[in-house]
Amino acid sequence: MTTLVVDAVSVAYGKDEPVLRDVSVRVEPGRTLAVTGPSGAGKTTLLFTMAGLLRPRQGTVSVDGTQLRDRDHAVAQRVVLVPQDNGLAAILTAAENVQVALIAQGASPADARRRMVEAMDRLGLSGQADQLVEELSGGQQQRTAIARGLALAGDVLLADEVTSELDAQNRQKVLDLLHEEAARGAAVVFATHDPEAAAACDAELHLVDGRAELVRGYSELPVHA
Ligand SMILES: Nc1ncnc2c1ncn2[C@@H]1O[C@H](COP(=O)(O)OP(=O)(O)OP(=O)(O)O)[C@@H](O)[C@H]1O
Repeated sequence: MTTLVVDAVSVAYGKDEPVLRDVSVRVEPGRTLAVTGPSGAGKTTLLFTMAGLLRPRQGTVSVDGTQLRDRDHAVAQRVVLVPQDNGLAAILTAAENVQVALIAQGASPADARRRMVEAMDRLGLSGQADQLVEELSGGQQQRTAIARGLALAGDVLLADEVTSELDAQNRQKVLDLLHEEAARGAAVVFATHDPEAAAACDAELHLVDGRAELVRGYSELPVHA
């Protein structure tokens, strides 16, 4: 059970003015947190910071009390990111994209294959496993990236607008899967423009002009046993 804590974080690109200012939030195991806000508000920036890809100018991000140093450290702490642009290798098949990530994490080829098959099935992509990513539709690519994220079975799952290319049925399936990840104990963060999806999360952090407001918190929920 892993908790990720963002404490008084300010983040800037280069010498620019900070995009995020003094943002604090707890990402709790077994819970889903929606990150909302208008385009350009800093949702991706916050998720990248949580993933160890951006170093805060001020403040800290820590996982179970250990301050994150960089992306490699975050990976070792089992922080999984499903990026907005899917981050897939176009010249590999969907299955290879998932398996390579698992093998890089230390899985045996046989285990990687088994977990890939299971994850692709959960996303309804069994028929697409052996297709090159560049031959898949935008929505199929997005679901492949989610399958890869689920297969990695992280303790923290950061999902950046992962339903933007999906039809209503697949959108609901993905939202259900994110909640299933929380149900197995992961701390789940979901950046979204979708008010309904945000409302279905346990808590919501709203970003405006670089500032964050917790519009709904976990305190209104029953405490975990
Ligand atoms: N690599 C970068 N270099 C400089 N500025 C950047 C970079 N990436 C993002 N920004 C700026 O940071 C701000 C926040 O961008 P970010 O992508 O985090 O917003 P967002 O809320 O995820 O937007 P969207 O909903 O459109 O995806 C924007 O003003 C953007 O121009």
